[in-house]
Amino acid sequence: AQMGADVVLLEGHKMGGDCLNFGCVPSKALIASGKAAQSQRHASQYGVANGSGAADYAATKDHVHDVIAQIAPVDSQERFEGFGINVIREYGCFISPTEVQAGETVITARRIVIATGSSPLVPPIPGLSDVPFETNETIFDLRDKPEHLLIIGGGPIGMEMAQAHIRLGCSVTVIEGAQALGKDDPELAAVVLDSLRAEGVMIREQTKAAQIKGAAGAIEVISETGETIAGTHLLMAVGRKANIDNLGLEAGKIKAKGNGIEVDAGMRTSNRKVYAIGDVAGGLQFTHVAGYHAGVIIRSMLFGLPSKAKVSHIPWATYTEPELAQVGLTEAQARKEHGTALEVVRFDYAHNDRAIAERKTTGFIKLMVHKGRPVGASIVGYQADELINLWALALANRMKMSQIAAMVAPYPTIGEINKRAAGAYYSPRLFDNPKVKKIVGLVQRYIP
Ligand SMILES: Cc1cc2nc3c(=O)[nH]c(=O)nc-3n(C[C@H](O)[C@H](O)[C@H](O)COP(=O)(O)OP(=O)(O)OC[C@H]3O[C@@H](n4cnc5c(N)ncnc54)[C@H](O)[C@@H]3O)c2cc1C
Ligand SMILES: NC(=O)c1ccc[n+]([C@@H]2O[C@H](COP(=O)([O-])OP(=O)(O)OC[C@H]3O[C@@H](n4cnc5c(N)ncnc54)[C@H](O)[C@@H]3O)[C@@H](O)[C@H]2O)c1
Repeated sequence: AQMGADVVLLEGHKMGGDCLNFGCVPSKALIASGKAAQSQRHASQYGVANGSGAADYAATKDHVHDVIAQIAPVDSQERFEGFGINVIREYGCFISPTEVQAGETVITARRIVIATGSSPLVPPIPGLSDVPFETNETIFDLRDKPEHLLIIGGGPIGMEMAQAHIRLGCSVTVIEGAQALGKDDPELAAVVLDSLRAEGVMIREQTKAAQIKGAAGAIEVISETGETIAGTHLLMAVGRKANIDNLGLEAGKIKAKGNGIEVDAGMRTSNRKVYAIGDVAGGLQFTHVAGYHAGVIIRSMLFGLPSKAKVSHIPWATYTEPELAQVGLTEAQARKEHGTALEVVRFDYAHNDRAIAERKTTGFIKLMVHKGRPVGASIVGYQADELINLWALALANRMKMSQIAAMVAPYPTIGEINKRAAGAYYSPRLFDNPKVKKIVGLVQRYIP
């Protein structure tokens, strides 16, 4: 709209979508409550008396909703109408390849974008439909503190919510069918899982939930091997389902595929006039990916320029403490792709002076380097989510390690970890190299 296109925006539920209302924003706000409680309990390491860290669970939810309210104006109907967009608060449904019905209105458009997102996946586990359970759509409204929260699913939702809840005074058990945080490098994921276990979260891996029994306040999850795990509340966090039901995909001549809508590299569907972006496109499901997709299709929709979405430079982070972040290839992926030509360099937080001062020395960075360029970065530790930004820049622009090493970072910052990791790539080349020693020897002898 700001570039002069005529735009109609349909929203059937809340403006701002999942991220603002049921996802990123409330989860990060609740994590902040957990952090505040935890830092009280561990203040004595800084010479400050420990506090109880007692949390008022209902008040943490007030905080969550206040944070949502502060951000909401950015995504509001009024703001978008201010850009000249016709905002219709209805669900849309294709009635032909070029027409969408929203309530009483039928809209004909040259280009249509499907950005309907995803919903919590509720698998057909026997008994689940007979017990009360939470999802990301309800947990942020729950005001009575769960005494013992069972979480099925050890992905980012499960682990972020597990740590927030244990810090707010709940008992927490995570039931994970395979490996927790299984999309990340297992060596780094293990650091997060160890920290969560040390805080008291019970994490049961290789434990698939096969049956659920009980009633409000007394829930039992029975594993495939017949083991019973009991708690008072249940949170389902086993992945997402693309929002494609009731979209009239058939009438729109749009093909679905796997968990989403089939798209080509330019995010176009089988109907060339229609694009699908964000979670509904079934790829990486992050807000920054949805935003990136939007940029990709604006180029082709408004300017008619060729445009392709890539994934190799997309970072992600899990906001546990310590945080876990990734961009590009993991070590296992990079070894598969580059074999013996791959170099892996590491640097530990324990050698960063700021991390020592803040008592946040758990963690490390691992860089995957091929022919002098980073092809992947994995970081676990304090502010890993912030540190990954530099590597996201490096990968997006195919930068060389020498360009990172040329950067001067202020001392003492956590960010020096990035520079030191780049330095670790050059150290053996400089310090263990007989040629370098010979040249320095000659220069020392002959230069006055
Ligand atoms: C608990 C949780 C925490 C998360 N944390 C993070 C995080 O920290 N960082 C991160 O990057 N990602 C995070 N995510 C993922 C992130 O929320 C999603 O990737 C992101 O919201 C996807 O954006 P989207 O625009 O594709 O869809 P959505 O944000 O889901 O928006 C889709 C919108 O379309 C509307 N809609 C659906 N069908 C129709 C229809 N037929 N007509 C009209 N409107 C319709 C919906 O009501 C919704 O408002 C988290 C997700 C969850 C659940
Ligand atoms: N920090 C972030 O950016 C962030 C935070 C939360 C969510 N998200 C997004 O939301 C998506 C969904 O998150 P999620 O954690 O729900 O999904 P996920 O797919 O990442 O993890 C779900 C986990 O549930 C397990 N599981 C499935 N069925 C099971 C069963 N019957 N018993 C036990 N375990 C079972 C799976 O093995 C998997 O590890 C993420 O992939 C991510 O894209 C991002």
